[in-house]
Order: sequence, then C-alpha cells, then structure tokens
Amino acid sequence: MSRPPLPQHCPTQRELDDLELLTSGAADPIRGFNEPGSPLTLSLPTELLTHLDEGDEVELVDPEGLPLARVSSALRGLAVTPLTHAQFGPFRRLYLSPAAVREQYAGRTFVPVTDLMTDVQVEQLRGLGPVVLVALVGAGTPAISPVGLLRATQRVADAIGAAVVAVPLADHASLADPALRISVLTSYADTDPVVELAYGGHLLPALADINEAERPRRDQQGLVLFFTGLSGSGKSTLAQALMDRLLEHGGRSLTSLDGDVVRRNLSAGLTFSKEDRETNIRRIGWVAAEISRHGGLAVCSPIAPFDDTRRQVRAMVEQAGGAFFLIHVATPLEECERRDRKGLYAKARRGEIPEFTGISSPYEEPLDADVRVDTTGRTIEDALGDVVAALRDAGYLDLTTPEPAPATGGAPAPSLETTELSGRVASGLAALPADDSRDVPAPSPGTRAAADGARPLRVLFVCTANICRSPYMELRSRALAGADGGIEFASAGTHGFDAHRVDRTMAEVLAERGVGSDLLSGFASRPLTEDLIEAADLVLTAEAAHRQFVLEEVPSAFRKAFTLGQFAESVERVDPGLHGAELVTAVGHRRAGTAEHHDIRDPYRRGKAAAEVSADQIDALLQAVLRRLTQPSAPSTAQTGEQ
Ligand SMILES: Nc1ncnc2c1ncn2[C@@H]1O[C@H](COP(=O)(O)OS(=O)(=O)O)[C@@H](OP(=O)(O)O)[C@H]1O
Ligand SMILES: Nc1ncnc2c1ncn2[C@@H]1O[C@H](COP(=O)(O)OP(=O)(O)O)[C@@H](O)[C@H]1O
Repeated sequence: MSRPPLPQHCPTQRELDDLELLTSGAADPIRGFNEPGSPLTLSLPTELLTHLDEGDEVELVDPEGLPLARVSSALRGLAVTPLTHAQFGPFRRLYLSPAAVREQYAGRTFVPVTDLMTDVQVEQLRGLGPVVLVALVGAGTPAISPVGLLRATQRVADAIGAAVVAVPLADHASLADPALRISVLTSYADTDPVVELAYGGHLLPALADINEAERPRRDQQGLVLFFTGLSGSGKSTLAQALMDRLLEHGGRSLTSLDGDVVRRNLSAGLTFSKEDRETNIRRIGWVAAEISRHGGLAVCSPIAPFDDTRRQVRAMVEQAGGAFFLIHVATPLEECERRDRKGLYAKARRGEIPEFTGISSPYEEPLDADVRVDTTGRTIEDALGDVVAALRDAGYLDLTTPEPAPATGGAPAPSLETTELSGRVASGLAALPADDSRDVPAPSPGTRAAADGARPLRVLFVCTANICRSPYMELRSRALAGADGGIEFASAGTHGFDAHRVDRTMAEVLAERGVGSDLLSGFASRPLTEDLIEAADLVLTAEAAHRQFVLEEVPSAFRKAFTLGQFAESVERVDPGLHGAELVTAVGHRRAGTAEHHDIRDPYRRGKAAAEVSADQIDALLQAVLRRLTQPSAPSTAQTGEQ
C-alpha cells in the first residue's frame, strides 16, 4: 500500500542556510531547528504544524522543488533528516562540510570574510602562512551579495595561494548570533587558529569592478516605478506620459506592465477575488524584479489594492538588487466615479460587477508611497510634474533636463568613469595598492587624527534641503553632546538651499527642546559638496536615498556614511568598549543593512505634529548614537539628554 506523499514546504533563504549548517554538521552540537536558545529556527504554516503534531514528517524543498530534508517533532525542537544536498548554484563546490575541510586543510589558519578586502587585509593575510578564507555567505551576513563575495574572495585567494570555503552562516538578528558564529568557525577550524581581519585600508583596486557591480550608482540601478490607485484614478495615463518622457530622454531599457495589458496576457483567466488579485500583483512583481535585476526600468500600473502584496513586491525587487518607487495616484473615489471612463462604476453600483475596487472590494491606501498624486482638477502634465520631481529628488532619474544631468548637480548622470576604472582595475592584484584607489574608511589627510583623539570627530548630517531634518540633527546633537563631547557637528543638504534658516516649525520644536536662540539664529543651510563629505569622519543621513547620494558623490565614503537609523542599529553590533573614530571604523565593517524603517520621513510642511514625530524619532536615535560616539570621559548624553 503506497503512503500519501509528505506535505512539502519551501523555507525562506535564511532557513535554507540554517538547514545547510544543520545537515553539514557546522552547527554542532545544534542538530535540529527550534532548539531552546538556538537562533536556528524554522517557521511552518499552521496546517503543516498540525500535521507534525500527529507525528508525521514534513518535507523541506528548495525553490525548484528539490527535496532537501525531512523534519519531524522531537523533544528539543524539530529533528532534521537530510535527503539531498543542493548540487547547483554558483561556487557550489566551495560549500564544504567541516569534516571535508578538516580532511583537506588541517593545519592552516582560518580567516572569516564578509566584505570586499582591503590592501591592509591582504598584507595581513600574506603574513599568516597557509590560510583558509571562510566566506560567510548566509542571508544577511555579507556586506555584498554572496556570489559577489565569493568571486572577490576567490580572486584574492588565487593571488596569495589561499583556499576558500563558503559557509552559509546567516544573520538572525539574535543575541545568540555571536556565539553561533564562534561555534561554526570552531567546527571548521577545530584546534587551528581563527584570525579576524584587521580594520581599515584601501579597497583593492583589483576588486573595484566587483565593488561597482555590487553597489551600482542610483542612476544605473534597476528601477521599478509602481503606480497604484483606484480604477480611473489616472495610473495608465500618468504611466504612459512618464514612459513617453523616458523614451524621449533615452538611455534606459524600458518595459511597461500596465494593469489591463497584464490581465490580457500574463494573468489571463484570473478573477478579481482577493486571492487572484494577489496572484496577479505577485506575478507583476516577479517580472518587474527580474527586469530590475538586469538594470532595466519597469513601469507597472495595476490597482494593487492590498498593502501586504505591494510590500511583497517591494521586497522582491529589493532582493533582486533593484529600487522600488511607489507612486500613489490618490484621486478620490468620487472623482474616479465621475470620470467613469469605461462605465464600470455605473455597472458596479448596479451590482453587475461583483468585488469592484472602491465599491464592493477594499482599496488599502499606501503609507509607504514615495509620492502621492491627486489628479483631480489638474492637467496630466501638471500631475506628472509631481512624479518627475519626486524621482529627481530621490536621485533616480532626472527627466527635468533634456539631457542627463551633469554628475555634480542634482541627480548624477552616467559618466565615462566606470569604463575607465574597470580598464584600470583589470590589471590584477600585482598592481596594488594604487595610491589613487578607492579608499575604504576614507583616511583623507586630517581624518586620521580623529583616531588618536588629537582633534574632534567630525560628524556631518545630511537630508534634502538642509532646513528641517539635518539642522534638527545638528543643533540637537550639539545641545545633547555638549561643547566638550569631543565631536564637531555640521549639516548639509543633497539639494541644499543656500543660506536659509531652519524651517519655522522645526525651529519651534528645537526651541521647545532646549536648543537656544543663539544656535538657531546662527544656522545657515548649504548644499552638500564633495569636500564636506571628504572632511567628515562620519556622515549620517536622514534617509537611505541621501546615503546613496553621498556615495554617488564620493564612492569611497561607503564605510563612513550611514543612515542615522542604520548607524544606531549598527553600534549595537560592535564591541561596547569602542568609541569615537574607532567605533566608526568598526561599524564600517559590521554595519546593518539600510532598511525602510530606518528612514526619517520628511516632515516639511506637514505641520507641527509631523515635525514632532520626526523629532522624537531623531532624538531616540541620537541618544543611542551619541552615547557611544562620545569618549567615556565626556559628559554622558543619556544624562544631559533630557533637559
Ligand atoms: N471587479 C473589478 N475591480 C476592479 N477593476 C476591475 C474589476 N473588474 C474589471 N476591472 C478592470 O480591471 C482593471 C484592474 O485590473 P488590475 O489588474 O489592475 O487589478 S488588481 O491590481 O489585480 O486589483 C481595471 O482597470 P483600470 O481602470 O485601468 O484600473 C478595470 O478596468
Ligand atoms: N491630471 C490627470 N492625470 C491623469 N488622468 C487624468 C487627469 N485628468 C483627467 N484624467 C483622465 O482620467 C482618466 C484616467 O484613466 P486611466 O489613466 O485609465 O486610469 P487608471 O489606469 O487608473 O484606471 C483618463 O480618462 C484621463 O484622461
């Protein structure tokens, strides 16, 4: 009698990485998922959990459906029975078990690697004798993509005669992660030494091409422009007008994924039930993400009424390395119904179309839109102007000029620099270190002094216009850290006004929070320049878009530029004994990724309440950051903070 097939489940990438640690023996003594205190966890849909309760097994499969393991309930969590090892994937041959590594490489020194290496680090490696570079490629751990890290690490290994092993140690954002890291490295090294890479140095010129491919400039990154809104709100009209502008402008490969067109092709046969709409949007998202993976530009214009599905699309695109830009065409229902271009609203009102968005099916307004446009009473050109301006301000595309903008103003333009640079770096490791190489912790003359405390640490805050968020950060930090905190604070704007005062509402909030009128009246806004970035030891931005702008201006600033939220989260990851410049360097090498929740939204012209929300968010982050940045002898910000 044949048994019914086991229920299958495809885990997330993080869970698949954990599974590999469990089945290769790298996580020993942890053997299963969900053991008490272990960060190696697996979450299963409720219906499968019931199945496990009944003593049966669940089969874990990879995204292609290959069965990898079975899990069953056990005393300490979920027991894992391995079935097959993943056989394909780039650099698969480097994914070795601790047993295989012991057999091949016993007696060597083991060095974990999570980022592109610097000249200083390669020199260090040369002094270590026979080395195994352990590339930690699990979800969320490497600073670049796993493949990019392995390609770069292999290149260094070939040049210095080292071996490379790929270990899928993921980041679980858990307090148990550091212990797991040590335990996994020990599984591989056994009694051989494990040596951590030194901080600092210049990025190897031989890796500059990988650096550029992994961290593309914003105007070269794949981009998904996603219009959402009610039927008749103007999505297709605006999307079409925008595409015309893009085509006239040239320079990008463009794909349209219009709601109606998709429904006739990719999604033919789907209904307007919640489930089918979600399938429709996920399909659009999947195609758009693939387009963005290859650097293309996709313009999508479905209704996409559900917040959760839109967020899934954003995640898919970002995972593919693209940027996602959400345009909420917020024309109210009354106006859409008044237009009723296709006569659908009338039919829906008569009950002839079931589940019609806005009438008998919900539309969830996005809270994460990058721009919101109500087309009521406006011309198409005028409404499109809002979208074009938002795209320019975010640094993605400048369609306001007939030709791509010059590299120094507004949004950066494609330049010849990339080609020249890859030509130069093709020369291999023999050429390093070139003194014009892209430096890593940006030790321009004068910034190094900060490390020995000879001069104050220079912190530069950045937002868009330098009249609202960044002045708040600068002036509030000055008040919080005090004059003898050993830090100099400044600010500037990616599109900074020249010599404007602090926005009136924000100035009011600052005054209420104890920032004196002398500080307020002495403030003058200014645009961000390369010199300002170079002179800073630490650049903290309000949003990820500002950080990207900074990196486009000065790519070598990538280890000293963070969003404020990202930096606040990252300081928790490094040795609590580090302060000042040392802390900045350490964070540069162990930074958290930028995440949407890190962004401080622009409260400009949104009223006092919005300014206060941003101010509260900034205050909380500044407390966390200044406490760590100031030298221990300096006055504690935590105490001076609440005046
Ligand atoms: N029940 C119901 N609800 C909403 N819309 C309906 C419905 N039935 C048909 N139509 C027509 O289909 C278009 C919306 O399709 P989408 O694929 O964009 O919708 S969704 O994103 O899957 O919700 C939409 O086109 P647009 O007007 O371009 O938005 C309508 O013309
Ligand atoms: N400022 C505006 N922007 C976009 N569409 C507008 C505007 N003013 C009027 N309209 C009209 O509204 C209708 C919008 O339809 P459409 O673009 O197909 O919407 P959707 O794709 O959201 O269903 C069109 O007939 C368009 O001419």
